[in-house]
Amino acid sequence: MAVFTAVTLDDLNQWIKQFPLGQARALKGIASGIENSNFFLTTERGEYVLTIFENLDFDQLPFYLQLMRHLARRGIPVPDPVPNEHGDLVVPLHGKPAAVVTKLEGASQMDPQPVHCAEAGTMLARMHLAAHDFPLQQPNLRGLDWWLETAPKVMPFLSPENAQLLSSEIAFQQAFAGTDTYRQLAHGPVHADLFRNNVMFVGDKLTGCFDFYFAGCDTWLFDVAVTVNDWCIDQQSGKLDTARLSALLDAYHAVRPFTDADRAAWQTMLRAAALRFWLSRLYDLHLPREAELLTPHDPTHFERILRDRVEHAAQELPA
Ligand SMILES: Nc1ncnc2c1ncn2[C@@H]1O[C@H](COP(=O)(O)OP(=O)(O)O)[C@@H](O)[C@H]1O
Ligand SMILES: N[C@@H](CCOP(=O)(O)O)C(=O)O
Repeated sequence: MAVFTAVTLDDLNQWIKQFPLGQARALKGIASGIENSNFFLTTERGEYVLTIFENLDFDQLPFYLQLMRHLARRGIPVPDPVPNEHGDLVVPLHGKPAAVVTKLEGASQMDPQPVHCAEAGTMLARMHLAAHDFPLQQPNLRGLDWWLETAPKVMPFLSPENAQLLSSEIAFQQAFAGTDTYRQLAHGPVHADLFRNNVMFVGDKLTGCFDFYFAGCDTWLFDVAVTVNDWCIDQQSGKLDTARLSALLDAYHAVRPFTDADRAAWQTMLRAAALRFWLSRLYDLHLPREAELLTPHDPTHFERILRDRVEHAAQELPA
């Protein structure tokens, strides 16, 4: 149960008055999720999601919530934060930052077919283009700097083979980050965690995506690689599935054509995306923070994916 901060309907009686939402009618804790306390909130005006942020503070949240607002205004189906009477998107609740956002319809598709991967690819490309003129800046906080800082902390827990894989992969990625190819990659605000559980469908139609709390400025190709490494694989082996991969890449390419630099960086970026989640899962498993990760995600899944991407070249990006 991922509700770390308890909230009751009574708690909301006064608090909700600052929003143009009418009275709160029902509140239900959401069991899934590993970072924040989430609730489905029914008010006189409709259905919303209330999030209490357990690990992010007031200064860090405007980037995420303003980005969601920016995207929603450009027609990207993402939760739209509701401003209070002063225009604030983040307000305190029980002393922690909290926000109310619109609720998306549908459910996640955890066994995606090519049709679902194509929908995800289209939305991802539309999102990259729509976010391009977003004025706030924040780096991907789970990027290269974080890898360099975090790897030494998890090293003591690793087997010699895994320690070797981690240090050689970080060195490889660090070298790549200094190349002209890397510098030529298109970049901007990216979701950076567009896994299947963060996207909703009604039937085969994508209805939206949420969980922007790992978003930051990074290369668009990194975001594509993160998405592919979750949507287009055999979940047991981590190997890429050709039909789903083609569907996602072709759909993305139809909206935001891949460049020569993207094509040159593709294999490396698939490895970077695998490394990012291998490392965060290792960190969360071995060095858990308080009020987090009741069920840590399995790092070996991304270790398998990383080894596969190092050993086997993926199909090329469409030209
Ligand atoms: N805007 C939304 N609309 C509908 N459901 C949502 C929305 N935001 C969150 N959820 C639900 O809450 C769950 C947990 O949200 P998530 O953002 O993944 O939490 P966490 O950040 O704690 O990992 C999701 O799996 C989804 O079912
Ligand atoms: N997608 C990441 C962890 C982030 O979890 P989320 O529930 O916030 O999407 C992983 O699988 O390691």
